Formats: sequence, structure tokens, C-alpha cells
Amino acid sequence: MILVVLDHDGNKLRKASLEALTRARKLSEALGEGVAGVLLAEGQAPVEEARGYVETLYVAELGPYTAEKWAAGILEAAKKAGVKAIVAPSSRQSRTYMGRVAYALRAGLLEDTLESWVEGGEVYATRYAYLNRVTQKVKTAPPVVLTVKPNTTPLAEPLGQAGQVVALPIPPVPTVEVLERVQEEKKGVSLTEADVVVTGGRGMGGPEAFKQVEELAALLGGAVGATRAVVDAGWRPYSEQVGQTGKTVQPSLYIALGVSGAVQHLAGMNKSKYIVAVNKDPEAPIFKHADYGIVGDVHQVLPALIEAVKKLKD
Ligand SMILES: Cc1cc2nc3c(=O)[nH]c(=O)nc-3n(C[C@H](O)[C@H](O)[C@H](O)COP(=O)(O)OP(=O)(O)OC[C@H]3O[C@@H](n4cnc5c(N)ncnc54)[C@H](O)[C@@H]3O)c2cc1C
Repeated sequence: MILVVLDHDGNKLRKASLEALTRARKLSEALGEGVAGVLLAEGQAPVEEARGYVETLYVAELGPYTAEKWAAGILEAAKKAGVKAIVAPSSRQSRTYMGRVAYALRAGLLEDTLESWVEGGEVYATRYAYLNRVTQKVKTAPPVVLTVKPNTTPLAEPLGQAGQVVALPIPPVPTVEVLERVQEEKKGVSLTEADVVVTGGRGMGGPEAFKQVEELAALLGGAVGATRAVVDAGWRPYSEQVGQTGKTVQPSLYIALGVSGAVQHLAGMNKSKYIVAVNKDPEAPIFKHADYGIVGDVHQVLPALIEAVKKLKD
């Protein structure tokens, strides 16, 4: 069995889970195994949606998140399913539990993979390594524990029939106890899930100019991105960095404002469906990758774009 960890926000599956499912199905075809899902919850969980994607869905309610409990839940499902591979979306959380799962199963751990495939019964993958300066090709024999870098893989479609739901009994595990949790206020949509990303580069000129980047992103229901030059300058937080050492995004619309289009930036956004670039330099490399390009000063073009979008919405 190939077991896929279905990450969710309590109401619906995250996009990254549907990418993990695509990878799991690919492994299942190559290894001749079925696909089962595991849904771990802190309360509410999208059971009905999730069972539409797998033949068997293991569900456990575990209370407040801890890596120990999540690892125990996955291992319990793995025991029931008898796994060849466990696939999960790559995230801060999965980084804390998948290592535990791999160690318990004595399985090879392939983290944050860009692609994965099977050759001669072994699982191969590519991933960034050495501070993302090189792309590595790696392999391991099953059982394998694999995480999928978000926005690298097409989304899985539902099966068209609801899978069987199995409640997982979780044995008590030694774990840290969560005494209090203060939730960070969420602003808008998350960068990796957004359907529209508006990114500002060094050409924005300074942090103040990002107010308008935020405004355009909000009008389009999207998220703000930044280049590394902007993050290094302290204009925007690292969590907004797009690129090889930041987040990989794959929105329908990517608007790059004052971004030169360095390869390390392109690595994080060149799979976007439509790329619109605004740059005052007609020779800027970003134009080679843009579907629509505007040669001009962002300080004139951006307010005009905002006005145009407002008019369209009225
Ligand atoms: C190992 C490594 C990893 C890296 N990882 C990343 C990463 O994850 N993400 C990332 O983004 N970069 C990354 N970089 C850095 C990358 O190489 C570039 O330096 C960076 O992307 C440049 O950012 P930028 O386009 O904002 O700035 P610049 O390259 O300085 O480009 C600014 C652009 O703005 C234009 N401009 C200036 N003023 C205006 C104006 N008024 N109106 C319109 N256009 C204007 C200029 O013509 C120029 O094209 C990495 C580099 C290395 C070595």
C-alpha cells in the first residue's frame, strides 16, 4: 500500500495534499500497490472530501498538534495498510513528524522532493541540497517516506466514488503537552495556495511601495510575494520570498513588479499559468518568461493597474 497523509485546514484539503496524492498514485502504478489516505485532525476534518480521493481513508482525532502524536497516527495507519511508501506534503509540520516515521520504519527519507519516480523497483527523486545551490538526484529501496515540495506537481482528481472510512485507535504516546496556543492573525490567502500572486522586486524602490503591491493583491484575492533582494533588504519577511531558497508557487496569475527574473527567482514561479511582468528595462530577463510584459516605471504602472482593476470590479 502507498499511504498518503492528507493535510487540511479543518474544512478542506490543502492543495499540497492533492499534489501528494498525484505522487502517491504514480508510485502506486509503478509498484503495483493501492493508495490509502490518512487524515489526522485536531477536531474538525474534511472526511467527506478526503474519502473521494482514496479507496481507504484512515481517520484519527488527536487533539492539539504535536509531532509525536502525528507520527504515531501515521505509523498506526501504516501498520494497518502495510506500506511500501508514505507520501506527505512538505511543510513545517511534516518536517517534524516524517523523520520520526522514517526512523520508526527504518525507511529511506526523501524530503522536499521536486519529482519522484520508480526505476527497477527503487524510488528515485530530485531535490534541492546544499542551501539549495544544487539539485540532487537520490534513490532508496522501499519502504520510503517521501515529502512533496508544494507547487511542483499537478493536482489529483477525485476518484468519483467514496472510499471506506476506518477510525484509527491511537495508542497513548509520550508527547509534549500543549498548554496554550496563541494563533498568529492570518492576513489574506497563503502564498503557496494563492491563485494570484503579486510579487515586488528591488525595482519597487523600498518597503513603502509595497502598500500598493498589497492593495493590488487584495483586489485580486491574491497573496504578496517578494524576491530575495527585497527580503535581504528587510523590506518584506522571508515567508514571502519566492524562488529557489523561498517558496515555489504555481498560481493562475503571477504579476512580477520590478523583478529582474534571475534564475533563482524563476525556479519558484515559472510554472505559473500566466506571467505578467512590469519592468523599466526592456532587456530584463523576466520578459522572456512573461505572457504579458509592460515596459515602464512601476510607480506609474502599478497605480494604473490598481485603478483598472477597481473599475472592472465596479
Ligand atoms: C543560491 C542562491 C539562491 C537564491 N534564491 C533566490 C530566491 O529564492 N528568490 C529570489 O528572488 N532570488 C534568489 N536569489 C537571488 C537572485 O539571484 C537575484 O539576485 C534576485 O532574484 C534579484 O531580485 P530582484 O529581481 O528583486 O532585483 P534586481 O535583480 O536588482 O532587479 C530589479 C529589477 O527592477 C527593475 N526596476 C528598477 N526600478 C524600476 C522601476 N522604477 N520600475 C520598473 N522596474 C524597475 C530593474 O530593471 C531590474 O530588472 C538567489 C541567489 C543565490 C545565489
